[in-house]
Amino acid sequence: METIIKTEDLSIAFGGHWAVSDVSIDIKRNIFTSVIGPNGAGKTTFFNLLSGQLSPTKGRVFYKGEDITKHSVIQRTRNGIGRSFQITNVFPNITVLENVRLAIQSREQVRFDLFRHFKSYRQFEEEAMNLLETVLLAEKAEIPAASLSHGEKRKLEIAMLLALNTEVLLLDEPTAGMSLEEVPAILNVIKNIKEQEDRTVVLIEHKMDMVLDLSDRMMVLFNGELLAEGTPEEIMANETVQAAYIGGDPNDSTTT
Ligand SMILES: Nc1ncnc2c1ncn2[C@@H]1O[C@H](COP(=O)(O)OP(=O)(O)OP(=O)(O)O)[C@@H](O)[C@H]1O
Repeated sequence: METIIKTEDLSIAFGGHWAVSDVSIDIKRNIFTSVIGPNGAGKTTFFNLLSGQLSPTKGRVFYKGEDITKHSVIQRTRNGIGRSFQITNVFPNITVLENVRLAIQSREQVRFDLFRHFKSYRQFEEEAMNLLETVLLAEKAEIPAASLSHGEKRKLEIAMLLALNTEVLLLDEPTAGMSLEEVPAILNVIKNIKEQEDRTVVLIEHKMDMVLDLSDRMMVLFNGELLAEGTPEEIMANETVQAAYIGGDPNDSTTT
């Protein structure tokens, strides 16, 4: 199995506190990998190091064998690593469709000019509409993004991330802040993405039932360190993980 992202002793300290500490991991191509761990374990910081939002204090990040530790966010996105954030990040005053079209244009690096690029404009709109269908948001295409519910904004954000056409998708808690009724739709969207060829999804998620349903591999962070890595069965059976992380009420699938 081909490694798509590799980290070597990846570490970052904030004022003497190691938020991510010596994490060495191989993330395999087309293998759905989840990152779990309690609040403050370093999951989002780990994503920030993969996507280039943060530079490590020490250690390295490789993408398809190339050392990308010093690459910017933009370089990494162009090369194939896209990410979503825990906080929704859409343009509120334009329509849902326009949000996705802008993401497509940013991929294509087109400065939009209605007359010169009319053909591209139509193609982008069509592609944007298809993406909205993928995330089950097509019927909201013409309304301003500000009018969407929180769950719908997260779906829009996934469509915008898909529009970037990156091979790797880092999804940071796509269900954060959602009502229970909104979760199954997002789960279906993520399942659809998982089925697509040449898409490697890495997911941060607290909802254990969702993680177990989706994941081929799981990595557990605890106090910034990689506590365990393996299949969901291996992780659930791992006593160190149970002691450090799962603990609590075993019937509570949302335990963090
Ligand atoms: N920019 C920063 N400056 C200082 N400390 C930070 C910064 N970013 C993160 N931290 C600290 O690093 C640790 C890891 O935070 P991080 O957000 O990565 O955890 P997490 O596992 O994603 O948590 P959650 O599940 O709550 O989102 C925390 O102690 C946090 O306070």
